[in-house]
Amino acid sequence: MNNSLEIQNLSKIYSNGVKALDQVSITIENGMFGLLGPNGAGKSSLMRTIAMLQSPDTGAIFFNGSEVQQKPEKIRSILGYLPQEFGVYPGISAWDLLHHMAILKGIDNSAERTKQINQLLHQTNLFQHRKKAVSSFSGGMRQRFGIAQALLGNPKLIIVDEPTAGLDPEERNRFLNLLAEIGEHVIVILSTHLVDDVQELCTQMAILSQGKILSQGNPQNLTKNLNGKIWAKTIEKQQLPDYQSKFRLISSKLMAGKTKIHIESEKAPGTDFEPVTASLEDFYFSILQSQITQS
Ligand SMILES: Nc1ncnc2c1ncn2[C@@H]1O[C@H](COP(=O)(O)OP(=O)(O)OP(=O)(O)O)[C@@H](O)[C@H]1O
Repeated sequence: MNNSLEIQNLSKIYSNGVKALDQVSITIENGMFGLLGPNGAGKSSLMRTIAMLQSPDTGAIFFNGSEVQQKPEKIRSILGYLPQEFGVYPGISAWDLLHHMAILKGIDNSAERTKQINQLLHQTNLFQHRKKAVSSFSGGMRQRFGIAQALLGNPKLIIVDEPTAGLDPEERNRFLNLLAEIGEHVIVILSTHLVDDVQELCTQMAILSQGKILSQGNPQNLTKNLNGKIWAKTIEKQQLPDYQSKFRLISSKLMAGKTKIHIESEKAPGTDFEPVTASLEDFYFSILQSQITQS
């Protein structure tokens, strides 16, 4: 079944005056959806609002046509959530903790509970560690455990908030492959500040910054808009301010002691620039740059 999550005009101002969400509207269907944005953009605020852990000041969320605010228990029954911070893991075994969480999720039938837990432990490659305390797990194992608990009860909507932070490359790959497998039949929203996470996995995405959606669509299509407009050059670090003031500089990276810059321009900015194929990272930085210029 195709599921749809419709987010309409969500806004949230915290009591300290921070505007974390500003008229956010997105429609999300089955598959992997990447919510990309810098630290403090409002990603966790949006994830927590969709998970019904906090309410927006204005706006509405619909899941398969029903407004979720009206029926919070309905969204909870179809939701799997992996928060950014899980807090302190208790010193009990992975199996026992999943068992406890399955009961909280309302999986009352004990045979069904055992079947699901065993299946999830296999799927997340944790079955051989099921008797170990979750508090003794490595970062990658914890995140996989986090996905196992989020998948209890076969959710149709899965939210994972910055799941790859702190994982080594191998663990990150394993974790992202697991998400991609799951994302085929349900909605998975992956919130991240890493462009690579979105580029590798997501069919749809949105860029959030300062509480606003700056752009949304298919990553490849969005990137195409910049084709023929990205120019690279290697410079000395001290030349950076000069290039910054003369051109629309969208990124700079230190490479083997030199600085590689990317400039956005309709035409070659000079003979010593080489044209490069636009990447999602170029698009992301270009969009963030436009927001800074406008504000
Ligand atoms: N409970 C709160 N009370 C006050 N301000 C908050 C609260 N939660 C978040 N904020 C502020 O709202 C803004 C958005 O925060 P949020 O955590 O949603 O962003 P984020 O994109 O998830 O960032 P990060 O990746 O750094 O967690 C930030 O300026 C943050 O300091």
